Amino acid sequence: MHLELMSRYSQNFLINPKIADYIVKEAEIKPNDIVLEIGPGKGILTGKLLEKCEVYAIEIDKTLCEYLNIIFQDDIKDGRLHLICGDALKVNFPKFNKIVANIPYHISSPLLFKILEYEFERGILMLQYEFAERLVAKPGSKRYGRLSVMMYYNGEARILKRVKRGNFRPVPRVDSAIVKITKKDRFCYDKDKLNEFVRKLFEQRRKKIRNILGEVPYGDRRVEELSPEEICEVVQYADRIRN
Ligand SMILES: C[S@@+](CC[C@H](N)C(=O)[O-])C[C@H]1O[C@@H](n2cnc3c(N)ncnc32)[C@H](O)[C@@H]1O
Repeated sequence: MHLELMSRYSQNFLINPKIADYIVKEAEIKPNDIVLEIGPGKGILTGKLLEKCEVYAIEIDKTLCEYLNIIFQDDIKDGRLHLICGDALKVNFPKFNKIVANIPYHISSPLLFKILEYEFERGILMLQYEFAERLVAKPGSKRYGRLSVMMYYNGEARILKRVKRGNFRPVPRVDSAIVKITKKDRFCYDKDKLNEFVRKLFEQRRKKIRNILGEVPYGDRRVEELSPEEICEVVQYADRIRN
């Protein structure tokens, strides 16, 4: 099997076991935890997770799935590893309380929004550095956007560590970041409506809000300057006057 030749599906494999150890340590895994791993690849994280708890792993690549089926056959037989060969954007996630993943970069955004729909305690995710900056960005900064606001309403994200591109094979064009996500629902408004308005506002981030939604609170400001709570006030008001 020519695993090294495969470059589809954002396959930049982590080759530094110390970083894999760090990710697993930050997940603070207890024996009763159920960890969901997205994109196990060649299993560098999977093996370390299996030493600690039960794991569900979703891998889209059939060849990798066959490979994982062989190298982890004992864990699969024991019911400790549940390997799901499929697209993480399409399959329903099983019940889990922690999520660990070196995220396939081409689907970071939809995958993150999907992950945030589930209830869990902690996520330790490897993301492209710039994407991680968008998750934790503050109002008024260049990277502040829809992702930052929706992250705020679903939990807390913190960049734990920068990971240089040389720790992956093939070497990607950008560095990565290990991000810790603690799930916490902060209520603002109906989630779908919040999402819809936040998307609409950030699509026109340089416009004054009143030129997008009419007369609403903070109408003379731009969405990129407003905190998530201020955006929430705008959304509540705009949806009420719409109905
Ligand atoms: C960045 S690699 C990480 C691999 C491994 N976890 C590691 O750290 O070396 C991303 C992995 O996600 C898989 N993948 C890509 N798109 C996927 C999808 N939609 N659903 C599930 N797995 C996917 C790839 O085949 C690859 O194994």
